[in-house]
Amino acid sequence: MRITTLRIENLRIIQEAELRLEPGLNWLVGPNGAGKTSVLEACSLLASGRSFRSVGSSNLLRAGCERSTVFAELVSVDDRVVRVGLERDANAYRGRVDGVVVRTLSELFSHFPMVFVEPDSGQLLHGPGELRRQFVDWGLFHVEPDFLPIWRRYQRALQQRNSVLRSGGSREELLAWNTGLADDGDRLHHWRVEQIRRIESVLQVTLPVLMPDLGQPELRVRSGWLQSMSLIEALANAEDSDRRVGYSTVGPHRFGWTLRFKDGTEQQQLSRGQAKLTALALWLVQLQVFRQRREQAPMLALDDVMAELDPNNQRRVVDLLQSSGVQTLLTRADSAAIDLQSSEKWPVFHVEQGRVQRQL
Ligand SMILES: Nc1ncnc2c1ncn2[C@@H]1O[C@H](COP(=O)(O)OP(=O)(O)OP(=O)(O)O)[C@@H](O)[C@H]1O
Repeated sequence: MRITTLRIENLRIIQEAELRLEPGLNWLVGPNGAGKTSVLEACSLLASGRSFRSVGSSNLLRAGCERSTVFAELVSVDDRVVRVGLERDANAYRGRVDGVVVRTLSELFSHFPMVFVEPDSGQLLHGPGELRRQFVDWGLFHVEPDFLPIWRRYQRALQQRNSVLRSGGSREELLAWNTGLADDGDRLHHWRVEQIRRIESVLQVTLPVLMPDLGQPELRVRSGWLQSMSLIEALANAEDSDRRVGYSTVGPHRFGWTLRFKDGTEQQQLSRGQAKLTALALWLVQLQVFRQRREQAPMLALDDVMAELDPNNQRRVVDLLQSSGVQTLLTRADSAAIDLQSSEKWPVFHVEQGRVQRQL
C-alpha cells in the first residue's frame, strides 16, 4: 500500500494540512515543535487509533477544538484505490472506508499497515524483552489471521491461572487452565519460532549491507519454558514455585529472542548508532517478510531516526530504504543534512508552526 493523499484537521498543532505523497521517500523537515511528528501521528491514528509515541501520546485533539479528522487515499500494488478516514472527538471515534462507516475500527486499521519507528529505536535491542516480543507479534498479527484471537484467549487464560495461583485455588482448577494454556501456547510458540526464522534468513542478507564489519547476525530464541519438556508438563512442573510467587513463570508470555553476530558481538554491546541501524534493518526485514506473505507492501514512518547516525550510515540507510521500495515518511529537524543532490529526487515537505508545504 502507499498513501497518495493525506489530509489532517485539528490534530495537535496542525489546523489543516494536505500532503500529496510520492511512492518512495518523503521528507518532513522543520524546526523543533513544528508539527513533523504530528503528521506521523495522523498516520498512526489510521493504523491503530492511537499515537505511536511511547511518551506524550495523549492530547491529540488540537487545543480548543472539538473534533479532529484524518483522511488518506491509498493505492495498493494492483492499483486499487481505498479511501480511509477517522473522525475523533473527546469521547468517540468514527472510522470510514470508502465513505462507509465501519462497524469495528479494526476493519479500518487492516487497510493501513504501517510501521512507526521512534527516535530511540535502538531500544528494540537495548530495551526490555517485551519490545522484542511485540516486534515478532506485529508481523504475526498482520499475516496470521488466527494469531490475534488465540493470543487474546491465551492472555485471558493466563490471567485466570494467575488469579487461581494467588487465591490458593485447587490443583483441579489449575489443571483446567493448564490445558487451554498449553494448547494455545504451543500454537503461539510455533508461529513465533517460524516468524523468527523467516526474519533471520532475510536479516542475514540485509544487515551486513548496513554493518559489514560484524559478520552474519543470528537470532536465538528463548522459549519461555525448558524445551526438554512439553508446555503442559512445564506448567504442571512449575506449580509449586508459581504458587509461591503468585504468577505463571513459564509459557509463551516469557518468550524472547536475542541477536548475536558471527564475530561474537552481543546485542547489548552494540553502540547506540549500531543498535539503531540494527533495529531499522529488523523493521525493514519485517516489512519484507510481510510483503512475501501478503503481496502488499506496508508503509514506514521514521521519526528523527537519522539523528546519531554518521553521514556514511545515513547514506546507507537512505539507499536501503530506496531499494526496499517501501513508501517511507521521515522527519528531521536539520534540512541541510539531507543531501541536496538527492533531495531533488524526493519530495521534501517543510513544516512550520503546524503548516505543511511542499518545497519546490
Ligand atoms: N493538543 C494540542 N493542541 C495544540 N498544539 C499542541 C497539542 N499537543 C501538542 N501541541 C504542540 O504541537 C507541537 C508538536 O509538535 P511535534 O511533536 O509534531 O513537533 P516536531 O516537529 O516533531 O518536533 P521535534 O523536532 O522537536 O520532534 C508542539 O509545538 C506542541 O506544543
